[in-house]
Amino acid sequence: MTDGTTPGGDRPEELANVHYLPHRPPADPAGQVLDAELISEEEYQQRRPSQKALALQRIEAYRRDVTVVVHVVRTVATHQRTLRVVKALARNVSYPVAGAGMVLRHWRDTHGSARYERLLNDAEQSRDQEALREWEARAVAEKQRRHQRMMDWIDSPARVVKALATAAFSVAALLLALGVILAISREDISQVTGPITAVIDAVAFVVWVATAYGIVLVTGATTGVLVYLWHKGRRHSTWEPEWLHTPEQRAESFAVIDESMLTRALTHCKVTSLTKALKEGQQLEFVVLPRQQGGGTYVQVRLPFGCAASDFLDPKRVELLAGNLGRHKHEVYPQRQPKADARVLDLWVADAGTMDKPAPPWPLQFNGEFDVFRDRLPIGVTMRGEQIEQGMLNRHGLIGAVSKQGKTAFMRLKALGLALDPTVELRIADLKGDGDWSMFEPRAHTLIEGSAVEQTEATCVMLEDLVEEMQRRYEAKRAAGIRGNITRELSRQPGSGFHPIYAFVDEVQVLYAEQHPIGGTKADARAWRAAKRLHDQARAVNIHLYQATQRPDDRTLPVAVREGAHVRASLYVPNHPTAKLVLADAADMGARPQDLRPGRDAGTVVLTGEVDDIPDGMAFVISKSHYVSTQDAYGVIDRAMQILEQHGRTIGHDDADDGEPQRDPLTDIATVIGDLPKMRTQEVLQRLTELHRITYGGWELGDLKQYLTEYHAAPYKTDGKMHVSADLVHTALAERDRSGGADGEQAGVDA
Ligand SMILES: Nc1ncnc2c1ncn2[C@@H]1O[C@H](COP(=O)(O)OP(=O)(O)OP(=O)(O)O)[C@@H](O)[C@H]1O
Repeated sequence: MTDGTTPGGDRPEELANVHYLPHRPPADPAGQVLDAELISEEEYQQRRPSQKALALQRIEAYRRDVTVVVHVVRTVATHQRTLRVVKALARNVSYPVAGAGMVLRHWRDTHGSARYERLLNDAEQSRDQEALREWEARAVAEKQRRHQRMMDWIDSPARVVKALATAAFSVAALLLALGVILAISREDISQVTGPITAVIDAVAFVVWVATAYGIVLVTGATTGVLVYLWHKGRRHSTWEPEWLHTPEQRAESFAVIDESMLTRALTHCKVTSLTKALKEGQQLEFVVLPRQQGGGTYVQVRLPFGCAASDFLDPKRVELLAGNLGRHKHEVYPQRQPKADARVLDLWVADAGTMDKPAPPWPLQFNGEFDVFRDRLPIGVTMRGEQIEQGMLNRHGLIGAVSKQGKTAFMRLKALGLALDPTVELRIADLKGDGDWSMFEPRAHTLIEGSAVEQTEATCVMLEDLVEEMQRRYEAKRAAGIRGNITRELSRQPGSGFHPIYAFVDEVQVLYAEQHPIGGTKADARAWRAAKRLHDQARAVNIHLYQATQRPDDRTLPVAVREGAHVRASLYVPNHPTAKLVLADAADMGARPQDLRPGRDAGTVVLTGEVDDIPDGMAFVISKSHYVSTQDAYGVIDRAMQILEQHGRTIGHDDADDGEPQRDPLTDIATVIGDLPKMRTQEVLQRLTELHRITYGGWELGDLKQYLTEYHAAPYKTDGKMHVSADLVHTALAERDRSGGADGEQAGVDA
């Protein structure tokens, strides 16, 4: 073989390679062939590949070529760097175009008829006839002005040309005359065109310089305009397609929630009625413009006719809306505005990423006392980090969540805060008994831990005791003539019998799931009846009940008990029905604890009801609660015990069952009169009531008179008014001391 190919397909690679190698001249048979075999013509024809096989081999070679080229092109074209460069190029080319569009639009809006059309439209919409007439007149005047300007523009070039021609002709004539004079005076005919030529040269030089400057100026101005338009387009362009955005731009574009973004997001939620209304030319009306509130953006939108805010509350829509706003679904909270018509949609969107920030440490963890009458308890922060505080007086509470979401921690936080008020009495039942509440042992009046029958029964008794205490307080209140709320002064008075009591029952489902007659929902079941009575009446006499449960269903949290809670809190729950059991109506108005992330959002609470820091117009607030670990809670209770000691209080001291120290009215009367020689009976009664309302609040003039008469110190009349004599009271005291001290039986009054 002399052409370099191997017949018979022994080395098909070489056949393929032929295509790549440059054409080689046939080898010199004398010098190149080192080995060969002599074959016959017939054998040669047999071994030689057919034309068809050669064609196929060639096609295969081309196919491989194409594959390689396509692969290379695709790799280069889809490479991140190429995409970045192309996008950057496209973006930067689009900016000046977008900027020019904006400048044009701005010019048209401020100069053209569009502005008048808009104003006329507004006037028409608001049916303001006067404004309509005025804007119509102004529009007509503006049109005339524009027409006149246009005519001026058309006329002016002709006028300019005419003026220039006249000027040029006059100057030329002048110069010619000057040339003739020069030629005559110098007797040289060639001088006639001298002045004209000199002026033409001068003009040519000026034109040359002006052209050079003009080129520089035009180039500079064009660059400047392009840069300006590029900048404008980059800063404000909204038509740039999203695929052109850099990752930073994409994140930034979702950072600020504005009207255009909201309109786009709402429009793409697949709500047919809205899509139809927008196509008909109706518009979204922003009743409250987007504004920062509670760690996110709050906005109120009136939807067009035929749409309802409730269309957006469906979880699937919420998810779509959240995606359109660049948020997770637990960061977007649409709700039906409770105080407005069905078309008004309230929307709260968390700032991106704020849900992941932990709450700061609890402000009362290491310092400070608490006063239930004066203070509100810090319980957490909004998503933006603003403090949320909760008034604790005269409110019952319910907390619901599945296991391990921070239910106990949240309820315990409230109990820890209350423990820092030395007048508060705590009664606690932890029906899991895992030690989460053990630190309260020295501080609590009652601490029940465990989930056996003994503990559920003890919890039931605890609630029933509170019902008895409630009744006692009502009677004492009536006897003391107290109307309305119990004052702070009275409540904090040692031994007043009206100090605040808080009962906490953790894992309360264990109590209600207990066998009848303790648990269950039958009419005579003890636990729910006691809890219901407390819910109905106890808060007026400063007795409160907080319950936490993993299962807020009808069996393990009877309806009658569930409804009595004034403050409702839900951490993560599995679904909307469960959320509704805990949060009631708020769950239908946009509160969605079911969208919190289990575990990751432990401690994040959706609060509703009598919560002081719920923003205006909203039905709920989301809070990251402060976390005090079990270990740290011991430290807080140590501090609570010190505070108790500083105030001279002991646990159970305020328990009305311990009995009140007996008052000695004779001593008290001497005390209130003080150094005065006499005092009017009305004033003595008033001061006695101030001194100890429980004992003297019910005293009337007859009681005082009868009491003093027994000690021969009866009030007497002087200046037309009844008075008590200080001398007589002191004499009675001295007399009594001589005859054997204060006579409890006779004089002491049971407080
Ligand atoms: N406010 C919070 N911030 C951060 N993490 C928290 C917060 N509250 C609770 N957690 C975390 O959640 C865990 C579970 O808390 P907790 O025991 O209070 O849940 P629970 O709902 O009462 O659970 P269970 O019903 O099983 O007792 C805690 O150990 C803690 O890690």
